[in-house]
Amino acid sequence: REWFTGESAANIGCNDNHGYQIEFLSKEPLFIHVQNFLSTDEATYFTSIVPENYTHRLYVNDDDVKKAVAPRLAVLDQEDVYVKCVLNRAQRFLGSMGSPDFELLSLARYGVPHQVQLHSDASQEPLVDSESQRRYNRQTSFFVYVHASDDLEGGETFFPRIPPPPDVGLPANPAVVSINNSTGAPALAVKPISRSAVFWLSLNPDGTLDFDTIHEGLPVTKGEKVGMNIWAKHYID
Ligand SMILES: O=C(O)CCC(=O)C(=O)O
Ligand SMILES: [Fe+2]
Repeated sequence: REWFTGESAANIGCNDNHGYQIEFLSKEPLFIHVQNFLSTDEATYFTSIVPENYTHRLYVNDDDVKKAVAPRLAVLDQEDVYVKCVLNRAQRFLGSMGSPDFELLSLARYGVPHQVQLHSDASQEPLVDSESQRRYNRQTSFFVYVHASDDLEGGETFFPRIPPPPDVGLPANPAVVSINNSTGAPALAVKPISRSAVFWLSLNPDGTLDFDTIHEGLPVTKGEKVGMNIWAKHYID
Protein backbone atom coordinates (compact mmCIF):
# COMPACT_ATOMS: atom_id res chain seq x y z
CA ARG A 1 0.00 0.00 0.00
CA GLU A 2 2.23 2.72 -1.28
CA TRP A 3 -0.04 5.48 -0.07
CA PHE A 4 0.98 4.98 3.54
CA THR A 5 3.94 7.31 3.19
CA GLY A 6 4.27 11.05 3.54
CA GLU A 7 5.25 11.54 -0.06
CA SER A 8 2.33 9.71 -1.58
CA ALA A 9 -0.02 11.51 0.81
CA ALA A 10 0.85 14.65 -1.10
CA ASN A 11 0.66 12.79 -4.39
CA ILE A 12 -2.88 11.64 -3.75
CA GLY A 13 -3.91 15.17 -2.90
CA CYS A 14 -4.20 15.08 0.89
CA ASN A 15 -4.13 18.51 2.47
CA ASP A 16 -2.40 17.40 5.62
CA ASN A 17 -1.51 20.80 6.97
CA HIS A 18 -4.44 21.25 9.29
CA GLY A 19 -2.60 19.79 12.31
CA TYR A 20 -4.06 18.04 15.34
CA GLN A 21 -3.44 18.26 19.07
CA ILE A 22 -3.05 15.22 21.30
CA GLU A 23 -3.60 14.79 25.01
CA PHE A 24 -2.89 11.66 27.05
CA LEU A 25 -5.88 10.54 29.12
CA SER A 26 -4.38 7.37 30.57
CA LYS A 27 -0.95 5.81 30.38
CA GLU A 28 -1.81 2.22 31.33
CA PRO A 29 -3.81 1.30 29.36
CA LEU A 30 -2.99 3.94 26.80
CA PHE A 31 -5.74 6.42 25.92
CA ILE A 32 -5.11 9.52 23.84
CA HIS A 33 -7.56 12.26 22.93
CA VAL A 34 -6.97 13.93 19.56
CA GLN A 35 -8.46 17.31 18.73
CA ASN A 36 -8.95 18.21 15.06
CA PHE A 37 -8.06 14.73 13.89
CA LEU A 38 -10.10 15.43 10.73
CA SER A 39 -9.89 18.54 8.62
CA THR A 40 -13.12 20.49 8.12
CA ASP A 41 -13.23 19.34 4.48
CA GLU A 42 -12.97 15.70 5.50
CA ALA A 43 -15.64 16.02 8.20
CA THR A 44 -18.01 17.79 5.81
CA TYR A 45 -17.45 15.13 3.18
CA PHE A 46 -17.90 12.14 5.51
CA THR A 47 -20.99 13.69 7.09
CA SER A 48 -22.51 14.14 3.64
CA ILE A 49 -21.98 10.52 2.58
CA VAL A 50 -23.02 8.62 5.71
CA PRO A 51 -26.43 7.13 4.99
CA GLU A 52 -29.56 8.42 6.71
CA ASN A 53 -31.89 5.83 8.17
CA TYR A 54 -29.44 3.06 7.41
CA THR A 55 -30.82 -0.29 8.59
CA HIS A 56 -30.14 -0.55 12.26
CA ARG A 57 -28.56 -3.20 14.39
CA LEU A 58 -31.08 -4.03 17.08
CA TYR A 59 -29.99 -5.22 20.49
CA VAL A 60 -32.39 -6.93 22.81
CA ASN A 61 -31.22 -7.08 26.41
CA ASP A 62 -31.41 -10.23 28.54
CA ASP A 63 -34.65 -9.17 30.14
CA ASP A 64 -36.12 -8.72 26.66
CA VAL A 65 -37.63 -5.45 27.76
CA LYS A 66 -35.15 -2.73 27.08
CA LYS A 67 -34.33 -2.52 23.41
CA ALA A 68 -31.26 -0.63 22.37
CA VAL A 69 -30.74 0.43 18.80
CA ALA A 70 -27.29 0.88 17.30
CA PRO A 71 -26.65 2.50 13.96
CA ARG A 72 -25.35 0.15 11.32
CA LEU A 73 -21.80 0.73 10.13
CA ALA A 74 -21.46 1.90 6.53
CA VAL A 75 -18.20 0.56 5.13
CA LEU A 76 -16.30 3.01 2.94
CA ASP A 77 -14.55 2.52 -0.37
CA GLN A 78 -10.81 2.25 0.18
CA GLU A 79 -10.11 3.94 -3.16
CA ASP A 80 -11.83 7.12 -1.93
CA VAL A 81 -9.18 9.82 -1.62
CA TYR A 82 -10.55 11.09 1.70
CA VAL A 83 -10.39 7.56 3.07
CA LYS A 84 -6.80 7.24 1.90
CA CYS A 85 -5.88 10.53 3.55
CA VAL A 86 -7.39 9.52 6.90
CA LEU A 87 -5.74 6.08 6.83
CA ASN A 88 -2.46 7.72 5.95
CA ARG A 89 -2.80 10.02 8.97
CA ALA A 90 -3.73 7.11 11.24
CA GLN A 91 -0.73 5.13 10.01
CA ARG A 92 1.64 7.99 10.72
CA PHE A 93 0.08 8.49 14.16
CA LEU A 94 0.83 4.82 14.91
CA GLY A 95 4.38 5.18 13.61
CA SER A 96 6.64 2.17 13.86
CA MET A 97 4.33 0.34 16.31
CA GLY A 98 1.57 0.20 13.74
CA SER A 99 0.63 -2.54 11.38
CA PRO A 100 0.32 -1.19 7.85
CA ASP A 101 -3.07 -2.81 7.47
CA PHE A 102 -6.38 -1.40 8.54
CA GLU A 103 -9.90 -2.67 8.27
CA LEU A 104 -12.03 -0.73 5.86
CA LEU A 105 -13.19 2.53 7.44
CA SER A 106 -16.76 2.58 8.65
CA LEU A 107 -19.15 5.41 9.41
CA ALA A 108 -22.35 5.53 11.44
CA ARG A 109 -24.96 8.23 11.87
CA TYR A 110 -26.55 8.27 15.34
CA GLY A 111 -29.82 9.98 16.17
CA VAL A 112 -32.16 9.54 19.12
CA PRO A 113 -32.19 6.86 20.63
CA HIS A 114 -29.10 5.24 19.14
CA GLN A 115 -26.46 3.72 21.34
CA VAL A 116 -23.77 1.05 21.10
CA GLN A 117 -23.72 -1.57 23.82
CA LEU A 118 -20.73 -2.47 25.97
CA HIS A 119 -18.12 -4.33 23.93
CA SER A 120 -14.47 -4.66 23.08
CA ASP A 121 -13.37 -3.72 19.57
CA ALA A 122 -11.05 -6.72 19.65
CA SER A 123 -12.44 -10.20 19.50
CA GLN A 124 -11.80 -13.20 21.74
CA GLU A 125 -11.56 -15.46 18.71
CA PRO A 126 -9.31 -14.16 15.93
CA LEU A 127 -10.95 -12.63 12.85
CA VAL A 128 -10.02 -13.88 9.38
CA ASP A 129 -8.99 -11.53 6.58
CA SER A 130 -11.36 -12.23 3.70
CA GLU A 131 -8.67 -11.76 1.04
CA SER A 132 -5.50 -13.25 2.52
CA GLN A 133 -7.24 -15.67 4.95
CA ARG A 134 -4.71 -14.56 7.58
CA ARG A 135 -5.97 -14.44 11.15
CA TYR A 136 -5.89 -11.10 12.93
CA ASN A 137 -7.35 -9.08 15.73
CA ARG A 138 -8.10 -5.38 16.12
CA GLN A 139 -5.07 -3.98 17.90
CA THR A 140 -5.77 -0.26 18.00
CA SER A 141 -8.90 1.84 17.67
CA PHE A 142 -9.62 5.40 16.77
CA PHE A 143 -13.22 6.36 17.37
CA VAL A 144 -13.63 9.60 15.44
CA TYR A 145 -16.42 12.08 16.16
CA VAL A 146 -16.86 13.17 12.57
CA HIS A 147 -19.74 15.44 13.46
CA ALA A 148 -21.60 16.40 16.64
CA SER A 149 -24.62 18.62 16.12
CA ASP A 150 -24.77 21.84 18.17
CA ASP A 151 -27.75 20.51 20.10
CA LEU A 152 -26.27 17.03 20.74
CA GLU A 153 -26.97 15.56 24.16
CA GLY A 154 -25.64 12.16 25.23
CA GLY A 155 -23.61 10.05 22.84
CA GLU A 156 -20.47 10.00 24.99
CA THR A 157 -18.12 7.05 24.58
CA PHE A 158 -17.93 5.52 28.04
CA PHE A 159 -15.04 3.37 29.30
CA PRO A 160 -16.37 2.00 32.60
CA ARG A 161 -13.07 0.39 33.69
CA ILE A 162 -10.81 3.37 32.97
CA PRO A 163 -10.41 5.89 35.79
CA PRO A 164 -10.84 9.46 34.58
CA PRO A 165 -7.71 11.61 34.45
CA PRO A 166 -7.11 13.47 37.73
CA ASP A 167 -7.72 16.90 36.23
CA VAL A 168 -11.08 15.99 34.70
CA GLY A 169 -13.48 18.91 34.88
CA LEU A 170 -10.74 21.49 34.58
CA PRO A 171 -11.21 23.70 31.55
CA ALA A 172 -8.30 22.15 29.68
CA ASN A 173 -10.31 19.67 27.66
CA PRO A 174 -14.11 19.91 27.63
CA ALA A 175 -14.36 16.55 25.84
CA VAL A 176 -13.11 14.61 28.87
CA VAL A 177 -15.68 13.90 31.54
CA SER A 178 -16.24 11.51 34.41
CA ILE A 179 -19.33 9.32 34.71
CA ASN A 180 -19.94 6.79 37.48
CA ASN A 181 -19.96 3.16 36.40
CA SER A 182 -22.37 0.51 37.69
CA THR A 183 -20.30 0.04 40.86
CA GLY A 184 -20.40 3.79 41.56
CA ALA A 185 -16.76 4.38 40.66
CA PRO A 186 -15.88 7.35 38.44
CA ALA A 187 -14.84 6.35 34.95
CA LEU A 188 -13.68 7.96 31.72
CA ALA A 189 -16.19 9.28 29.21
CA VAL A 190 -15.37 11.18 26.04
CA LYS A 191 -17.85 13.69 24.66
CA PRO A 192 -18.31 13.98 20.93
CA ILE A 193 -16.70 17.16 19.60
CA SER A 194 -16.73 17.51 15.84
CA ARG A 195 -13.52 16.31 14.15
CA SER A 196 -11.93 14.96 17.35
CA ALA A 197 -11.06 11.34 18.15
CA VAL A 198 -10.16 9.04 20.99
CA PHE A 199 -7.42 6.44 20.50
CA TRP A 200 -6.63 3.29 22.50
CA LEU A 201 -5.17 -0.21 22.32
CA SER A 202 -7.56 -3.12 22.67
CA LEU A 203 -4.89 -5.82 22.94
CA ASN A 204 -2.31 -6.54 25.62
CA PRO A 205 1.34 -6.83 24.50
CA ASP A 206 0.93 -10.63 24.36
CA GLY A 207 -1.97 -10.25 21.91
CA THR A 208 -4.72 -11.13 24.38
CA LEU A 209 -7.77 -8.91 24.71
CA ASP A 210 -7.46 -6.12 27.29
CA PHE A 211 -10.86 -6.21 28.98
CA ASP A 212 -10.22 -2.86 30.64
CA THR A 213 -10.80 -1.19 27.26
CA ILE A 214 -14.43 -2.27 26.96
CA HIS A 215 -16.65 0.68 26.12
CA GLU A 216 -20.10 1.72 25.04
CA GLY A 217 -21.66 4.54 23.06
CA LEU A 218 -24.15 6.08 25.48
CA PRO A 219 -27.60 6.82 24.04
CA VAL A 220 -28.05 9.98 22.02
CA THR A 221 -30.91 11.80 23.75
CA LYS A 222 -30.98 14.87 21.50
CA GLY A 223 -29.41 15.88 18.21
CA GLU A 224 -27.11 13.84 16.02
CA LYS A 225 -23.62 12.37 16.00
CA VAL A 226 -21.62 10.85 13.16
CA GLY A 227 -18.88 8.44 14.18
CA MET A 228 -16.08 6.67 12.35
CA ASN A 229 -14.12 3.58 13.34
CA ILE A 230 -10.48 3.13 12.35
CA TRP A 231 -9.17 -0.28 13.33
CA ALA A 232 -5.57 -1.40 12.74
CA LYS A 233 -4.99 -5.11 12.33
CA HIS A 234 -2.56 -7.22 14.31
CA TYR A 235 -1.86 -10.44 12.42
CA ILE A 236 -1.61 -13.57 14.52
CA ASP A 237 0.23 -15.74 12.01
O1 LIG B 1 -20.64 5.37 19.74
C1 LIG B 1 -19.59 5.38 20.37
O2 LIG B 1 -19.28 6.33 21.10
C2 LIG B 1 -18.68 4.19 20.31
C3 LIG B 1 -18.98 3.26 19.14
C4 LIG B 1 -18.11 2.05 19.16
O3 LIG B 1 -17.48 1.75 20.13
C5 LIG B 1 -17.98 1.16 17.98
O4 LIG B 1 -18.64 1.39 16.94
O5 LIG B 1 -17.19 0.19 18.07
FE1 LIG C 1 -16.14 0.13 19.88
